[in-house]
Amino acid sequence: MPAQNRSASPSLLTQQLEGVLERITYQNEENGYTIAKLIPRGKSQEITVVGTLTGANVGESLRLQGMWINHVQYGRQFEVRSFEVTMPATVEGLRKYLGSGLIKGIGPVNAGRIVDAFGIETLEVIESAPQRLLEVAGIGEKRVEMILKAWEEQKQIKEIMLFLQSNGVSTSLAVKIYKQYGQNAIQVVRTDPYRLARDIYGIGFKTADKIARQLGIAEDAPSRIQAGLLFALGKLSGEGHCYAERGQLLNAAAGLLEIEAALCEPQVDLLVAQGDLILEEEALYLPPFHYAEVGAAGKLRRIQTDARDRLAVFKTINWPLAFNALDKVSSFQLTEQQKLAVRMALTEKVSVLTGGPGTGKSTITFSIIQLLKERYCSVLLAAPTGRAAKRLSEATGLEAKTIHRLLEYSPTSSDAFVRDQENPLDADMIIIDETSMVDILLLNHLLSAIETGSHLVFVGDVDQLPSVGPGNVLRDMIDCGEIPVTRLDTIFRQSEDSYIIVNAHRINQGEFPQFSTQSKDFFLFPEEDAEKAADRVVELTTTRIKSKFGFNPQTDIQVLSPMHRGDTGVSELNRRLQNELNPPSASRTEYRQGGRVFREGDRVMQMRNDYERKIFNGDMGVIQQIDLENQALSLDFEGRLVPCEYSQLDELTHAYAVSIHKSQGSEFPVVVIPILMQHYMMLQRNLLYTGVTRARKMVVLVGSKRAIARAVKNNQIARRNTRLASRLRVKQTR
Ligand SMILES: Nc1ncnc2c1ncn2[C@@H]1O[C@H](COP(=O)(O)OP(=O)(O)OP(=O)(O)O)[C@@H](O)[C@H]1O
Repeated sequence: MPAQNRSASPSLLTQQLEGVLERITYQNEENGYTIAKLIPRGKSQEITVVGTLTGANVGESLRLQGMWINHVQYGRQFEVRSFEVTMPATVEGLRKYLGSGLIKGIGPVNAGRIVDAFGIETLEVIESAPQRLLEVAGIGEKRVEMILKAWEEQKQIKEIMLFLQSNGVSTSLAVKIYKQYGQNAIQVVRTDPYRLARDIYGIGFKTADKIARQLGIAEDAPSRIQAGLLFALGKLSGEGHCYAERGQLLNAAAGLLEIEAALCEPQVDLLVAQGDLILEEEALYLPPFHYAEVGAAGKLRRIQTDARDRLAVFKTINWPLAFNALDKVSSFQLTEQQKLAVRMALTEKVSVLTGGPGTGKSTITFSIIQLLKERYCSVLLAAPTGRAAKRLSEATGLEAKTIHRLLEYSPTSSDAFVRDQENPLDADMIIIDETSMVDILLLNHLLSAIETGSHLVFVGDVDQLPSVGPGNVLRDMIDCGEIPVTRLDTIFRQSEDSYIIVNAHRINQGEFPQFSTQSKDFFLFPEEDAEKAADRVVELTTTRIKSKFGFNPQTDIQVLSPMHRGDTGVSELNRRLQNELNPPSASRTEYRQGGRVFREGDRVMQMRNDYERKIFNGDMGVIQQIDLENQALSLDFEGRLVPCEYSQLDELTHAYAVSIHKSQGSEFPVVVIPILMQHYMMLQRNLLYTGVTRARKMVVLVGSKRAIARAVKNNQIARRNTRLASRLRVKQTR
């Protein structure tokens, strides 16, 4: 509830109120703003309390400082200024407290039994004589162990919350802080609060900075400025840059720190002297990206120039004969351009194959593999994502892995990538698909594991959005002019009544897509107004496409939005689509965290790579089960069940609608895309192109022709700071 909605007539005196927290009606995860019900001591009627109540749990006794106000709509309520927690002091309070799901292993039933057995002494028993819990029916050794562990954790987390109170650290972030640093958490935060922003997903610089300031770190303290500079550069890397120009970084850091850029200048030099930043001709790099860029360029050149060639046999073969043999087993002949691409891959140590949908990339890959097989040469196939690897495998009939799996990535071992220069991949050729999604770090790891005699083929569509991570690897390899490239431009997959591929190519060439009444797979629903467009997207997705074409809204139709905010943004559409497609139901357990409700049956997407659970940024799944007692969810990722704790929920988002950026590398039978002038900043050709090419069977655009025209015309691809291309041009790489 936004503060401005409250019309208060505060009494001038701060008052004190004590009572038991009955229920949390709403809690904003980010700032802790809470609306809750409390029973004041000695009373039996609930009252409403509002304000920051981070860390307070249902059943606890609270001592609140604040004032009574009269809300125009909700009436009399107590507005909290500050609060203290005391442990529950009544049997009823204890029952609520323990039964609220606070302690893993104790649900409402067990809570009732425990409190029945020990009454007001309950917490004392858990704390000092936990073995007595065995006296309670239904509680065995295992559960006692679990309860004790959770109790201990809970105490630690509470301490962290108290320490960080009023810094906007929510319970789930406190849990993360505890998980990251264990018992030393408070010590770590006190020594270097900025570590929080570096180490913990979900804590940004602003939060860490607020904590630091409260701990007494001055506005112009070198440690603060240095942290700000490193964070600002990290943020630029998050936008795809490998480095920042000095001025660009100074401005970004000064904005973040709200100080003069001149104050940051000396700290840049210090960071360079300390080795925390690398300066190269006015470009400032975070060391891993510099290392990766220099490393990748050097390795690519070495592979190209090394005299060893595991496929030397192809230097002398009779190509017309080889292609004739290929034609015999195929229903069509390769074009001259396609033949050249096949030859290039087999005779050049490193080559690139790029083209839009249906131009023959898979066909060429398949032909290359055929020729390799005939000569008993070995080949390995990989792609950056699981989905892309699966598609590559289907297209070629051979096993294809994710690049991480190919390199035997294991996050727990000291060498994260088992495959490297000491232990390279043993193959005559390595083919990488969907290269546009490979970032500079992954490219460098991959190249480390390539023997100089092997051939490397990078396949992809350079007009797709570039990788999420830093770099513009495929474009740089093409632009440098040093690596042989085939650009496929003839479309083959084009049936009479299919407009998807034709229109994808039109968009890519800057032409307005065709909307024909003949079309059965490419539609526009004109709508200028955002609210109406949102209504239309919801209607199409939940009922209309199903009733007209039989596609299943739960599994076949994906809404892709250019934006996160607004009526047609990802967040709002997710909320509405969840309500329609998976509404509240007694048979489906749900769990509310902050403003979001996770419900069994929900479609979700993982937002960051988790190598332990083997789920990756962009992977989609379904919430199979929510276990309130054990505070865990079970997620179904394409048939594989993956556990998810409450504290990991901030890595998960609903996926009824996802951003076009996040949809990279995935395909869906039907995509529905809102596209409006409100999305002005995002109206870029490669964004629309990427969205449209995600569809296998149908594209439905909802929006204005003007917005489509603007996207199609806008080919100003946001520039990324990378030097891979220029390094590849220099014979002796730095
Ligand atoms: N020279 C050709 N003559 C006739 N048909 C062809 C030729 N080359 C490819 N095709 C056909 O065109 C279709 C598209 O080719 P392919 O799947 O290889 O393209 P692609 O670039 O991999 O597409 P996408 O990226 O969308 O998967 C296939 O059905 C293929 O059999």
